[in-house]
Amino acid sequence: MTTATSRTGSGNGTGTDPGPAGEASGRALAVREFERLARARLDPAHYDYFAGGAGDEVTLRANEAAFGRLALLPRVLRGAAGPDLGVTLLGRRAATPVLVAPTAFHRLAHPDGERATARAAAAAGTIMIVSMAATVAVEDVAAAAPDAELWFQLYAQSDAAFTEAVVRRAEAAGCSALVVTADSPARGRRERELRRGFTDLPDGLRCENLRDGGRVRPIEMWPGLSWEHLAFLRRITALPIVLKGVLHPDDARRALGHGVAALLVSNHGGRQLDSVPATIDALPEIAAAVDGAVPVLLDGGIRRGTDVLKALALGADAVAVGRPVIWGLAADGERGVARVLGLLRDEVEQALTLCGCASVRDLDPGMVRRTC
Ligand SMILES: Cc1cc2nc3c(=O)[nH]c(=O)nc-3n(C[C@H](O)[C@H](O)[C@H](O)COP(=O)(O)O)c2cc1C
Ligand SMILES: CC(C)CC(=O)C(=O)O
Repeated sequence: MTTATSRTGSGNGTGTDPGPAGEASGRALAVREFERLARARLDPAHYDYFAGGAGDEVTLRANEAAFGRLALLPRVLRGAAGPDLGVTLLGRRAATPVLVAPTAFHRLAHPDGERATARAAAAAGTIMIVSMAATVAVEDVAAAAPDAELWFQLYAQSDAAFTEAVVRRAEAAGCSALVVTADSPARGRRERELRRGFTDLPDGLRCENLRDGGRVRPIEMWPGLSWEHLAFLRRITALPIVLKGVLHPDDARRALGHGVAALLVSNHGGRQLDSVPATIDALPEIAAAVDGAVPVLLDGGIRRGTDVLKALALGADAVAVGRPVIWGLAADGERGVARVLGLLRDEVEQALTLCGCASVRDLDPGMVRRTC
């Protein structure tokens, strides 16, 4: 158990005085600046937990680098005024195509943790996918942000009764979809964590969704998870199921046969199997396999509005951001997350305008070129 404590407990609170960190985050002009602000405030072991990837971090780097190899080809003279950024996903409207990906342990980044993230997501009019490994219970996240549209991310556990109990909690808290993570039959080997000896949460922080009576269960990354368990989840809940962590087009096709409501193309931010492709490179084949049958989402490496446009043009219906939200949270709590989501929103709006698009639906694969 690591005894390192976060240095984020002071100076980046949620009061009215932004303080030095608040001022710096208010001045930040780009998502990547938030990573620098967050790094300066976080315990180094915690920064490395959030930032790191598996193995040589080839996939971690590839996620961002692959966007850099794609160019946008704008259209001109379309008279497209005031782009509409809204998207409809699983029957719900989101004001922007940028969702909050599920990430664990938000209270390591800021004392308000997932409560702050949910409030910022609600203010941005977007969907927050609450991690099963959240450090605030899903009921308390929902209570902190009654207007937030929440989806719940599930690591199905080998104990079916416990898995079902967690699903019931998510339903009762008002979550409107279940995001089942499929890329984690084991935990990726993350050498930054091993070097830092980061093996557990500091005293006082727990995975609150894993409470079971008087104890908190350890989270299980379960190699036994199979398509049959997806069928089990469909039997026990009416919530739409989003399958997260799909990279192979055959799996995408198979998921359609299992009644998934949406797919999330993800490599877990490069934290699971290293050397898998960048998600933006995997997207076109998956989009072709799905062929519009269900919405396709993507996460991994999105740092700019132009990255969002490239993903939407190549077949995603929406994207999600993981680390950018953590950096905003660590830098300045709810305000920092709001600023990160706001910057991305404004960048998407400007890029759509500059591409001659009246809405995200005007993007198509012909507007993206590979440059090398
Ligand atoms: C610190 C951290 C914790 C994460 N925790 C979870 C998790 O609990 N469940 C999950 O399905 N994915 C988790 N992920 C993966 C994210 O949902 C997402 O796939 C990834 O962060 C996207 O890449 P990005 O960080 O480049 O945006 C985590 C990622 C990070 C960086
Ligand atoms: C607690 C972990 C299992 C959360 C996770 O998915 C991650 O760190 O990538």
